[in-house]
Amino acid sequence: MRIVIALGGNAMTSSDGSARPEHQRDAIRLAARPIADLVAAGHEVLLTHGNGPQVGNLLTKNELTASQVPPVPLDWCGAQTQATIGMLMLNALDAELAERGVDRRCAAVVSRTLVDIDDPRFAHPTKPIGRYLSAEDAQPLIDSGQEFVEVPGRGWRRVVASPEPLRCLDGATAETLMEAGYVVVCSGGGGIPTVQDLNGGYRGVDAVIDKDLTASLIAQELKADMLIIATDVDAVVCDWGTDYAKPVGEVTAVEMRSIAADQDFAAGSMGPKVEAVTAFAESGTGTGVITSLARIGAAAEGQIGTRVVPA
Ligand SMILES: Nc1ncnc2c1ncn2[C@@H]1O[C@H](COP(=O)(O)OP(=O)(O)O)[C@@H](O)[C@H]1O
Ligand SMILES: NC(=O)OP(=O)(O)O
Repeated sequence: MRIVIALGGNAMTSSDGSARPEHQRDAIRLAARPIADLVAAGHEVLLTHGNGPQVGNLLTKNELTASQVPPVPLDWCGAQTQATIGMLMLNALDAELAERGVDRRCAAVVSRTLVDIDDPRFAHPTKPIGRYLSAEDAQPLIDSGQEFVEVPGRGWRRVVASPEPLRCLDGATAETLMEAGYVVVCSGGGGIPTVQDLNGGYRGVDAVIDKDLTASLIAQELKADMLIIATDVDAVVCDWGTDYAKPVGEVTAVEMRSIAADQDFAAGSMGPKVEAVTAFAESGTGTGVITSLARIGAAAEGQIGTRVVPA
């Protein structure tokens, strides 16, 4: 099978979101294990990943050092996270594949995602990035003009614009590498947000794209058999956090739309994941799955997770 796997921040950093290098290295090494198992089982795998904690940290570092080093824009920060996380993933995947005696090369593609400069989402920041702050620590930053949201139970987080991903500009490169036998890391952090100018050229813009939505797009573009969104829960849960909580198993895309209309899944966390797998199933190429990282092997075999199948 051709499988696109999106790794969430929960699979790549510590739970406090601080994104210390040693935590990222350890978490990515753990994440590489079930992925290497899928590759060893003969599946064609394209991996993508989030970058919220990392891109937020880079942006803050830029701002703190602006008087000494010229700050770089947010799209540059996004590109930097693709390189750093891509490097960690290549090291981790190479090691896990070697342990299994699998002779496959891995490659990470610096990848851009086309967005529309007139997308209204530029005017209404929704994408949480960086560390969780206390209300006290967030207030001076809010006073200085930054936008924050409160994430219930975890604290305050900066939000930036998050336009809709329209096309993976480097998807063809990723596909060529996959067809040549590579395990490919692509469209990290949702891809570097890029617009097309009137003269036909491309340029990056200040935003962070939701990686689950881009994962759905690339899975559709590559006609994947399966899109797996790997996070830290085994399934989507209806009536989350209540006495009536109930996991969603296998449903059609039509059924998932109806459940989502009823449940109002959280923006910035479960909402985009549900949208991503449903849109993928609606495209008719394969099944969209949401499950925990540890369960992706069972998910690929159709045994577990929230599975959204074409109607
Ligand atoms: N209805 C729901 N079902 C399951 N998990 C939910 C639901 N609503 C919110 N969540 C939360 O969403 C989290 C996963 O989203 P998020 O933290 O954004 O993932 P990631 O960083 O792995 O991409 C889970 O840890 C869970 O706490
Ligand atoms: N870009 C993005 O969606 O990152 P996270 O998954 O880390 O929020």
